[in-house]
Amino acid sequence: MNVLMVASECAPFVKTGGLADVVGALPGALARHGVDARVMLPCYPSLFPLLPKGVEVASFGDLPGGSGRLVMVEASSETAGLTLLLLDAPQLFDRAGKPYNGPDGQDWPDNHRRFGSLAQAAARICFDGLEGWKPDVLHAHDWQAALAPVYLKQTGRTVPKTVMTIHNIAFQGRYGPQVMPELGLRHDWFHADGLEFYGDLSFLKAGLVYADHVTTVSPNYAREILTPRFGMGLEGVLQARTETLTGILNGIDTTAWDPSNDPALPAPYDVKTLKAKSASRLALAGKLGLDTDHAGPLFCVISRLTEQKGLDALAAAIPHLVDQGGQLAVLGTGEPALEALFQQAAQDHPGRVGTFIGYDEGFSHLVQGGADAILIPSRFEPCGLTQLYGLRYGTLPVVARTGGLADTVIDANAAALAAKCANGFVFDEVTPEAISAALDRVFAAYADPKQWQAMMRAAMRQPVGWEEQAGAYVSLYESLLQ
Ligand SMILES: Nc1ncnc2c1ncn2[C@@H]1O[C@H](COP(=O)(O)OP(=O)(O)O[C@H]2O[C@H](CO)[C@@H](O)[C@H](O)[C@H]2O)[C@@H](O)[C@H]1O
Repeated sequence: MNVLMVASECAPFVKTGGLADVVGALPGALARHGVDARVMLPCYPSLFPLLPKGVEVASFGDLPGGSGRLVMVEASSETAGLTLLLLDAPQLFDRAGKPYNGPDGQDWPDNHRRFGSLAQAAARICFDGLEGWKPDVLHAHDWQAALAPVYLKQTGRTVPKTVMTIHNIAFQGRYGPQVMPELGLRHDWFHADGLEFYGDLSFLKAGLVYADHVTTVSPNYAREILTPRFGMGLEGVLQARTETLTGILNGIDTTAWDPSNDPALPAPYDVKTLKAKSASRLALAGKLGLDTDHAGPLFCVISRLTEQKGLDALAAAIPHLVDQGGQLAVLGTGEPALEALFQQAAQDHPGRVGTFIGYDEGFSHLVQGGADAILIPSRFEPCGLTQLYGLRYGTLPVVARTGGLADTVIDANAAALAAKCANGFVFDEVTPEAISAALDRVFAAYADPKQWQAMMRAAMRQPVGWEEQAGAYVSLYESLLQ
C-alpha cells in the first residue's frame, strides 16, 4: 500500500512542535507493516542541502502561488530513512524566519497561497503518479495540508482515499472569502456545510468536511473535540462525522529517544541502572546554573510557551515549588509575556530555577534525562509527546487530566501504586492551587525512594513506541480501501 503524507513539518528536517515528530517517525513505523509512505513537504531553506541529492519528479506551472517543482529525495535521519517529496517553489518557501512566520513573528501574509500550493501539488500527483508510484491513500496533517482532500474531492474521483489528522484544532487556517478564486476552490461549496466558517474560508474545516476519514491523536481528544469546550467552533462539524472520526494515540521514535543510547546524555541509563540518571541531572544543573548539591526533586518544562500549555498557572506556582524544596529547569520559547515570566523566576530564585529561552533539540534530550519529573499543565492537549519522552526517560509526568495526557499517564493513587502501574501524577484544574497540590503529592512520593523508583520503572516499561499505533493507521487505511 502506498500512502502520501502531506505536512508542513517533518523531524529532524524542520520542526516547530510535535507535528514534526509524528510526521518524521510514522512513515518508518508504517514501513514495518509493509506500507510505502512518502512525505510531501514545502522545501524550506533547511531542506536546500537535500535538493542536489534528489530527482525532479514533477513540475507545476500554475499552483495558487505560481510555479514549482517536486523533488524526490531519499533522506536519512540518524535513525530512519524517509522518502521526501519536496515542493521547491522559492517564491513561497525560500525565506528567512520560521515555517509559518517571518523574523518579526508575524504570520506570512500569503500563507493561504503557500499551503494551498502544497495541497494542490499533492492532489495533482495522485493521478499521474510519480515514476510508477501512486498513492492509495492521501494522509493530510493539520490545516496546512487540509485542502488536499478538498482538491481531490473536486475531481470527482474516489481514489486515493483521504485521511485528515488533527494535531491541533486551535490552528485552523482561516482567511477571508476573497482568497477563494486564487485557490481554485469551488465557489458552490462555499457554504456552512462546506468550506465556509462564519463567512471565511477555513482550511481545517474544509479538510474535516471533505476527507473520507478524520483522525486525531488520542482517543480522549477525539471525544473532547465533540464538545464546545474543546472543539474551538468545529464541534458541530465533528459531531456530524462521529462515524468516521477516530482517535489514534501518537507514539514516539524510541530509537531517537532512548536513555540507554542517547548522545545528548553524559552517561546512559536504563530501567536496571536508574542511579546513572544522576549524571544527567548534574550536567543539566551545571548548564542552567542550578545548585548541583540540591536534594529535592528537579522538575522540568519543555514546551512551546503558549496559552494552550497552561504555563501561566505553573509560573504562579513556582514560589510554592521552590519553598517545598524543588528545583525547576525550563526550556521553551513562544509568547514574550511567558518567556519574561520564566526569565524572572530564574532571577528570583537563583540556583533553584534555571530558564533557557530558545529551541534546542539536543538540550531537550538532556533536560528529559536530567530531570526527575516533567510538568505539563496543558489546558488542552491533543496527545502530547513530552510526557511520552518523560515516561521513556523515567522522568515522571505531572499532567493535567486532558486529551492524550489523560490517556497515557497513570496517576499515583493508592490503587495504581498497589498494582505497581502508577507512572505519574494527574490533576484536574489548571490553576496555581491545583498545580501546587499536585506538587505536594510529588514531593511526598519523592521522599520515599523505593516508591519513586518503582514509579520510574513502571514509566520506563510502558510501551510508548509506534508499533501498535502504526498498526491502527494501517487498519484504518485498509478499511477505507475495501
Ligand atoms: N524549546 C524547545 N526546544 C526543543 N524542543 C522543544 C522545545 N519546545 C518544545 N519542544 C519539542 O516539541 C515537541 C512538542 O510536542 P508536543 O506534542 O508536546 O506539543 P505540540 O503542541 O507542539 O504538538 C501538537 O501536535 C502533537 C503531535 O500530534 C500533539 O502531541 C500535541 O498534543 C499537539 O498540541 C516535543 O518534541 C518537544 O520536545
